[in-house]
Amino acid sequence: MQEHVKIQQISKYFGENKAIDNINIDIGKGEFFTLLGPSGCGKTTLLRTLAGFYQQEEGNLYFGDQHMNNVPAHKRNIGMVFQNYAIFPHLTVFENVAYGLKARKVKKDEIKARVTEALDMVELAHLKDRQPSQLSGGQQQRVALARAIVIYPGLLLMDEPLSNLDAKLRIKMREDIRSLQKRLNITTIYVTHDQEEALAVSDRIAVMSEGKVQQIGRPHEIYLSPANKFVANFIGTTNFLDADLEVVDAENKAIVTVEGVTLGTNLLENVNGKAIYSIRPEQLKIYETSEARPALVDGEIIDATFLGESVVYKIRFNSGTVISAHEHSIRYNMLRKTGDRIKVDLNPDEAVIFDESGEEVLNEHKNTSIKETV
Ligand SMILES: Nc1ncnc2c1ncn2[C@@H]1O[C@H](COP(=O)(O)OP(=O)(O)OP(=O)(O)O)[C@@H](O)[C@H]1O
Repeated sequence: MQEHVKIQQISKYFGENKAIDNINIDIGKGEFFTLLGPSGCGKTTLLRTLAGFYQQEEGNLYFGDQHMNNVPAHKRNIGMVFQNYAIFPHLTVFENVAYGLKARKVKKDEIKARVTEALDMVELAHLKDRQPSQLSGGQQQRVALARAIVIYPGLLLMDEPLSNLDAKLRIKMREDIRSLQKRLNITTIYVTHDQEEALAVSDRIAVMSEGKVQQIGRPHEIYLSPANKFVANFIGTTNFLDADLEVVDAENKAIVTVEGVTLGTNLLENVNGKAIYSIRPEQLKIYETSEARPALVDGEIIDATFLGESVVYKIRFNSGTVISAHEHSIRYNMLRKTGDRIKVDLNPDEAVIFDESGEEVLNEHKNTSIKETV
């Protein structure tokens, strides 16, 4: 049975320090939900509060209709996987996975069947008699995963489960975790500080900073339509350019002036004055100086880094501003080099505009079609 998790206005203090601050999240049954943010933002504290290891000072937690505030950790029916595996070194793989079932007084025959089933799911059945010291890091993490799912938890909590694995294995394991989660349709809350991992595995992501949720959305929404400057900067890379906004009609149609060119845009609200124009390196388009289309910005390539699939350019505009732009390296004769003069299209259709305090002011209409088709 998978849970619908309702986190309502939860705050948790350590002394004076408010580690999580008024968190509201609704997580659907069977959803893969990720808490993403930099070190110290409160991800682990929130996860441990959900598990019942910490008691929040404010707010309510519900699993389905059940109020969980006073339910102790061992009665929450949660499976947990941690960064450091936390498997018992003196027990075999089979015994490690069987542990939670024995504690629940499940009958011997059923234990055998369920442990075998769980080990099959994580592709470890052939290693069931090994000791943990005879396993690789990835295999140990599979044992931890089998141990978490064997109890048929209503909720699976994972705290940086891939951090101790090397880069290639991390990608394989995250794919395996995602497909297992889908197969079992188990509500999962996953903690990571790795934005690529979060984008790859999640149905939805909550981006956190300083104990607060900055934005909740599906991976492409967070990437393409960040709610504020923090999110734009934390997820992927982006260029922030100083801009000026001038609203020109009652529908909040505005012109934005950036690097000396004026571009049209639609604003959510009537905001005039200083703004921040955020555009990702791959959203910029580079042209030869002979290109005649309007609203291009003149610049010079000051650095070119060839990465195989793409080339990363550093471009200095005539104003002195330096930006980063990516181009696919499809054709040999398209590669640009340091010192080349070029023109750049700032691509207002893809840009996000923030007011001076860093909140998004752009009308989100541009992403509507994406939300419906992805
Ligand atoms: N047991 C504790 N006692 C006191 N302060 C704590 C405790 N645990 C966490 N904190 C503080 O609460 C804040 C949030 O910490 P938390 O571990 O939840 O962050 P995190 O986002 O999981 O970071 P990381 O990715 O580094 O694990 C930090 O300021 C941290 O110092």
